[in-house]
Amino acid sequence: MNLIIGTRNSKLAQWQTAFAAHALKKKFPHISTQIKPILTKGDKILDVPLTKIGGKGLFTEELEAEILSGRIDLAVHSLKDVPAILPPGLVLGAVMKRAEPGDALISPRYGTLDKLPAGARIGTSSLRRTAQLLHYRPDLTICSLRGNVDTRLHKLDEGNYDAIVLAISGLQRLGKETRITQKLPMSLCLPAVGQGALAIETRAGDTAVLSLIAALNDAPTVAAVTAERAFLSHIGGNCQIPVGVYGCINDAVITLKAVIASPDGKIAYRCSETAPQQEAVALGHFLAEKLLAEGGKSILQQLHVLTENKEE
Ligand SMILES: NCc1[nH]cc(CCC(=O)O)c1CC(=O)O
Repeated sequence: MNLIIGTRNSKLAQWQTAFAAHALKKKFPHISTQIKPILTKGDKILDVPLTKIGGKGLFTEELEAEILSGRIDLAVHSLKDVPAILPPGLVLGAVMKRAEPGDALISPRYGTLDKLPAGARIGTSSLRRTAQLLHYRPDLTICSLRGNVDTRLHKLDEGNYDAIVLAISGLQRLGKETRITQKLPMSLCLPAVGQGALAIETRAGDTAVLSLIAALNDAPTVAAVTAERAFLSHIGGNCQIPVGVYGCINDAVITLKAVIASPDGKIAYRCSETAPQQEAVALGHFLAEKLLAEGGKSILQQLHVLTENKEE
């Protein structure tokens, strides 16, 4: 059997695709894999902040069209780039064992968040990171920063920022872990839904392919990210709202932690709940409901007002 795996063009996507292909071949030495690079909208529009384009599916749409048409069999995604609801006919056939889920600070000059001088320039275009950083340090100056991981590191090295924030997992995969000067604690910055996990997307009815990739599934990771994704779909969120969430598994029990913050970081509501691994979806919905009731709802209402005004 030959599997054609589509990949975005970025180095991170290529690494992740090669990693999944390698894992498949290790389990099934008789299959062959072929990797096909595909340009996505998210890779083309690099100069506009993602928050202004409407992030949903930006990195996945083109790959999904190729899977549906049968030109490729699989796509390997960073789960955090995969929208809550997939197009009809497609499924996530596997979620691989999660890497480190958190975010890292990279500040060659100052090292840690606490050592940054007042007003320091932080590069990030993520509302989630912005809101949580400002909640901890309201004096920081948040500056837009887009591009793939290498581009962002390069812009830091050009002296445009005092620090930048990136996912630990992406840096590790690209061999850039040594650039990390502080791993941000979960108490300070909760990751994006699914951060650090790789998902493999394929056709819903393709049992031959599905039964192969099922071998790459990691049950604890699936439980954790199922709770996180249920949380986000209950909130009704995408990457345009400052929400962080992290599910961790211990002895088949999920602890789900979440935050909703105002974009300026002035208000942040945090909540945590636990439930048995089998109740991942209910846990996600329950925590979302709790967070909305505790004030999250008013933040979301204000955000919707803001978006409407912008469109006028
Ligand atoms: N936004 C792009 C993106 N998508 C996934 C990762 C990291 C890898 C992962 O989450 O598995 C990154 C880079 C980053 O946020 O620093």
